[in-house]
Amino acid sequence: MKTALTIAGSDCSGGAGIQGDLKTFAAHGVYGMSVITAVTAQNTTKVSHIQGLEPITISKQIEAIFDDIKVDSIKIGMLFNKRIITAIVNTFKHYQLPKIVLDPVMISTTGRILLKGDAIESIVKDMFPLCNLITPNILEAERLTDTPISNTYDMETACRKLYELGSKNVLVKGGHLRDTACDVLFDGNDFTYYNHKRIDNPNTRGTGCALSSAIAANISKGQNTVDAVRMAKDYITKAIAGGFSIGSGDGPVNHFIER
Ligand SMILES: Nc1ncnc2c1ncn2[C@@H]1O[C@H](COP(=O)(O)OP(=O)(O)O)[C@@H](O)[C@H]1O
Ligand SMILES: Cc1ncc(COP(=O)(O)O)c(N)n1
Repeated sequence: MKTALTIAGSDCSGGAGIQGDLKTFAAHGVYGMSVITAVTAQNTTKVSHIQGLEPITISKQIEAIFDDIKVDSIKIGMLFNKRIITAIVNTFKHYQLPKIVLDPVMISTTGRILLKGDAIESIVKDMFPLCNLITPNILEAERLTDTPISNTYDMETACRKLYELGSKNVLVKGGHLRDTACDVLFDGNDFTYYNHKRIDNPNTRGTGCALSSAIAANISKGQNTVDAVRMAKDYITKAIAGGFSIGSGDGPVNHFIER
C-alpha cells in the first residue's frame, strides 16, 4: 500500500484542509496520514476561529510518522504562521523527504486569512526550495509575484517568476479565471496546459486542497509530475461536477463519484 501525508489545517466542516485531503487520498486508494498545523472552526459560510498549534506539537507529529512509517509523498496546505513553518522545516532536516506538493493557501473561499503576512516570506525562502511542485491559485500567484494575472499569458509569466523561487515545478491554477478552468504547469523548460471547461456549480469548497492531494496521491503511486497533474485535474473536474450543497453557503466537492 502506498502512503501519503498531509500537513495542513483542520476544517471541522469536512470540505477543505486535512479532512478534504484524507478523503482525496482514500478515493485514490492511498493510505493517508496527517500532521495538523492549525484547528479552524469553519463551515460553508465562514471561518469563525483559528488556533495555530504549538510548533512542538507539529514537530512531534512529523517525528512520530517519519520515525516509523515510509512516506511516499507529502502534501502541504495551510501553514498559518512563521513559527509553524520554521518548526516544519527544522524537523524535515532530520529525514529523507519524498516529493512535496505545496498548496500555498492564503485566504479561504469564505474570505478569512489563513496565512499571516510575516509567514509568506518564510514559505518562499524556506519551503519552496524543498518542493517538487507548488500550486498557487491566481490570487496567490499575484501576491507571490506582485503582478496582476488576467489571462493564460500572464499565468505563464507568473510561472516563470515563481519557478525562480526554487520549486522544481510550478502549477498556476486557473479556477478563478472567468471563462475557462485552465491550469498551467512549468518545469523550468516547458509549459503544459490542462484546459477544462468551467463547470457551473457553486459547490467548490476544497478544490485546491483536493487537487494538490490528488497530485500527491498520484506521485505516491509512481506517476511523474506531468501525468500526476493530468490525472488530478480529471479527478477534480469530476469532483466539482458532483459538488453538492450541505449548508447555506457553497458546498464541498464530491469525492464519492464513480471513476
Ligand atoms: N468552476 C470550475 N470548473 C472547473 N474547474 C474548476 C472550477 N473552479 C476551479 N476549478 C479547478 O479546480 C482546481 C482548483 O483551482 P482553484 O479554484 O483556482 O484553486 P483554489 O481552490 O486554491 O482557489 C483547478 O484545477 C481549477 O482549474
Ligand atoms: C483548513 C483549511 N485549509 C484550506 C482551506 C482553503 O480551502 P477553500 O479555498 O476551499 O476555502 C480552508 N478553507 N481551510
